[in-house]
Amino acid sequence: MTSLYSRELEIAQLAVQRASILTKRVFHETSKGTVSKDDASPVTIGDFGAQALIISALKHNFPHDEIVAEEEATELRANPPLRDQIWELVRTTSLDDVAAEGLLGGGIKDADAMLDIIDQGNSKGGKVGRVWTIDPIDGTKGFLRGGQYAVCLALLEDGDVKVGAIGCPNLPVDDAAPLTADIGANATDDEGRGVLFSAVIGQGATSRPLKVGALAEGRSISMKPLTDMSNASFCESVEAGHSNQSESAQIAQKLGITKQSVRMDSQAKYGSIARGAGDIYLRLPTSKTYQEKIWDHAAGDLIVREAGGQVTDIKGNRLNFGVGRTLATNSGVIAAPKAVHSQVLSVVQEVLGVK
Ligand SMILES: Nc1ncnc2c1ncn2[C@@H]1O[C@H](COP(=O)(O)O)[C@@H](OP(=O)(O)O)[C@H]1O
Ligand SMILES: [Mg+2]
Ligand SMILES: [Mg+2]
Ligand SMILES: [Mg+2]
Repeated sequence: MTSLYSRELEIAQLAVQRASILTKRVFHETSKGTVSKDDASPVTIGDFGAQALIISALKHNFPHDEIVAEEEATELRANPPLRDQIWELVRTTSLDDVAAEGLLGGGIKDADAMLDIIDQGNSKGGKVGRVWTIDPIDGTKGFLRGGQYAVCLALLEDGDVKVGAIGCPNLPVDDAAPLTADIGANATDDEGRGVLFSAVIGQGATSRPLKVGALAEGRSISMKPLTDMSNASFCESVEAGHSNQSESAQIAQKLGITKQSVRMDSQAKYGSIARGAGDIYLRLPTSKTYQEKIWDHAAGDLIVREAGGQVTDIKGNRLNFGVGRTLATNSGVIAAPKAVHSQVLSVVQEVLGVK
């Protein structure tokens, strides 16, 4: 008997694997083709190309599902050389396994079809029906720096995360490796790196080596039991503009955490605590107006919860993925093992003055 969401999980993981190949090619082979978005954040040809490949795989398998994806093609329609650079990558990226590639429906017809596919990620989201959410490259700034980044995909059903997959090409493949954002000085090959995290609601969380063909064997992961806060390690964004680092230092001190925070880009943070490499992930608002995006959290939220963690915002509320493209009703993120989450939450609220 096949388990619930088994097909969605398989397609999601293969789609993330294929998109990850494209991002690695961009990193190793080409100039990044970086452009600035309206909010001054960067986007590269890797983000656009990965989004095209993932949406194409989803539309082939689940043509009626809605898609909320981070990027859109407007800039590319006005910039044919940029479009062609992306098309060349998309056209020549496939899984190194005929059966797996076949499951994703193979390639895209032409450059114009690719632009239309990228724009199919424009759903408004919401709390009704099946909605996939895609972050083709999460941690674009980390990607550009040669640090951590992640290819993220999740399925929401009636606003609830049911399936999540996160590809982390630069994390150690070994689940027992120490928590670090470092990928090794002058690392030129991928040896020892690349992990694919996944989860299905009610079925636990898994990690497996990130491959370029068929899926590798997975192993079940869980958060580390944390009994003594002085041994805890916590992670946060590299970017001070994404999470308040001086408040997190105060919180850590009050909790009795003695280790320096590990600063890591992307949802690699969620994956890292889910496999017990780290313990706590804090994301503390830097502005009253910024709304977190659903694609930055959906897969990570499920993977951490299925690994035995609890994920809330700074008010203690579960992340609500059913209110549109953003987490409009939430503020910040606190992810921690269930047993200590309330302790962490109360210190966060004390330091931030949250009532
Ligand atoms: N002011 C802000 N506060 C919180 N998150 C922000 C932000 N500005 C941008 N981001 C989000 O932070 C994400 C990266 O998270 P992290 O800091 O954990 O690496 C970005 O994802 P992208 O890189 O996909 O654009 C972006 O969506
Ligand atoms: Mg972005
Ligand atoms: Mg992101
Ligand atoms: Mg992104």
